[in-house]
Amino acid sequence: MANKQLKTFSREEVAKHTVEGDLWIIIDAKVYDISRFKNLHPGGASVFFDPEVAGQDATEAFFGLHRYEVLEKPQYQRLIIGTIEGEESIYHGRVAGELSTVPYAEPTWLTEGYHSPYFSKNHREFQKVVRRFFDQYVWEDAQAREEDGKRPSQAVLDKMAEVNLHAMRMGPGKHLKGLKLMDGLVQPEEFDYFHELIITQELARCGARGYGDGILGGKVIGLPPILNFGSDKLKAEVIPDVLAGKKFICLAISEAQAGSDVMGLRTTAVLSEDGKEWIVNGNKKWITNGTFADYFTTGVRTEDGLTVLLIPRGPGVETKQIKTSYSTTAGTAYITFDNVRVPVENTLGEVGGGIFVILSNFNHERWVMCCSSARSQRSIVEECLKWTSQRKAFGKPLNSQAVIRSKLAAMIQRTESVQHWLESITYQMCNMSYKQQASKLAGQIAFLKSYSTACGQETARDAVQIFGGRGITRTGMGRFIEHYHRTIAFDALLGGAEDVLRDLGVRQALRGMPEDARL
Ligand code: HEM
Repeated sequence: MANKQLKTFSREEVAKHTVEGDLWIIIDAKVYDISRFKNLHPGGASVFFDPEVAGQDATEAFFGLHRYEVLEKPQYQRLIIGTIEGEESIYHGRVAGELSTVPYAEPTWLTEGYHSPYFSKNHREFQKVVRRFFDQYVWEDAQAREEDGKRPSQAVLDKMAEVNLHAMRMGPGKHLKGLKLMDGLVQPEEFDYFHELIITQELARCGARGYGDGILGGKVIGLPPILNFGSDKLKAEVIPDVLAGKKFICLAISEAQAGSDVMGLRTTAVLSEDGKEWIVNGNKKWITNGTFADYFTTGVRTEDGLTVLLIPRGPGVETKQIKTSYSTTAGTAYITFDNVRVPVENTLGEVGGGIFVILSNFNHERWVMCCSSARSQRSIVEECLKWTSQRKAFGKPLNSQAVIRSKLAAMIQRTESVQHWLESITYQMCNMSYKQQASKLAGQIAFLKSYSTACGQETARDAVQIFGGRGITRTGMGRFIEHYHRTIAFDALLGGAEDVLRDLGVRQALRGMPEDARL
């Protein structure tokens, strides 16, 4: 509703409307007639008859209890009957497409007045466009699907495909050749890991963890084995449809009986008598996008060891939903293979060489998770800074308490350290071949991922303490905190549990210990 169509009132005038059937309040210089709404108010009618609320300015009381987005809902916009003369509204919620001005709500490189050695002009333009894109086309679907648990809307996947976002989420490489990226904003050969970091972090900013995985998260980990080890025929058959968001693929490694212990997998593949097909039997568990996947990049046990096969959905493949603590929009599945026949041409890499196929992708996968984890915890910092500024207790904002400030300090330190280490590793990735990355960065990435998620878990716990009951409530003020606290465990498990990754980092370091070094 445009302000000019609204009447203006003096505060004295508003103060006359304080009774049943004639009740007004002021919020942020706008006058609300809540005479009828009061009986529908989720917080009850009685709050409006408080002498400090009825006919008064209830702005402070309102923002201590509601998110700004409540005021943006059309059914509540209709309650506005006018504005206070000579006053302007000053508050705003999330501004779509824009950078936040809350301290530490954006990484340093996006904060006014700061500099970065890593991000070019092109990265900066790219970030603007990608943020606008996610805010315009993805944000609402992310919130709605996270809630109803349905798979991400095809319209969103199609929109992402139009600007080749699915392809860009696979990182730099040959798969981008000839594609128009973000309407030509970045040339395929210029696209680097910082562009990819931007995409992953903007997606994480939607604050919908299950959806983040649902929106072709399986492809980010399940497609590289096809890109790197598939035959030309297989590539032609699978890659275009997956990158167009028309088909889903997932990575099926972990099983009910084996998780981190990849060599302990029990799903078997035996050659048919004519040697033309594999016959696959077994199960897979916690497979992201599995419930709606068309293809399964699957680790199986063959006579010669571990082998990776691309199994299309077909007879003998069954997928069931697993209800985890995040949304079923991620399509997390329990999969059974019952005498599934797979052409031998669908073997990825060498028979018995599956471990190389799987390991070749782990670094990139974990690095993507670091990007996402760094950004999600930053959003929590923003939520906490806003909440502790607008919520009052004992007559003062929460942030006037030293214990609260101490928690905020720790959160900010953790978030900043994670992002800065991430940017440094990303720079190394941009300047190393894939092989160099594998030998030089596997340990660093493993360390960063376990450090980042450990930071995230502490931040989640601190945020709940700061938000109190609202931090464990799925709606209202603390909804993002509740969501983060409930889903942080995913970041800490997927791609390797924290202890496993720490150990990997140390073992990598020990391998480089010089034999002649002595204290
Ligand atoms: C136009 C004005 C208002 C609208 C449209 C409104 C709307 C709502 C809505 C939608 C909720 C559900 C929780 C949420 O989604 O955040 C809610 C809860 C609540 N509201 Fe309001 N409200 C208004 C003004 C007020 C005022 C002025 C007060 C108190 C002074 C108040 C007190 C409460 C309380 C106590 C709750 C429950 C909060 C909780 O469960 O934590 N509301 N309101």
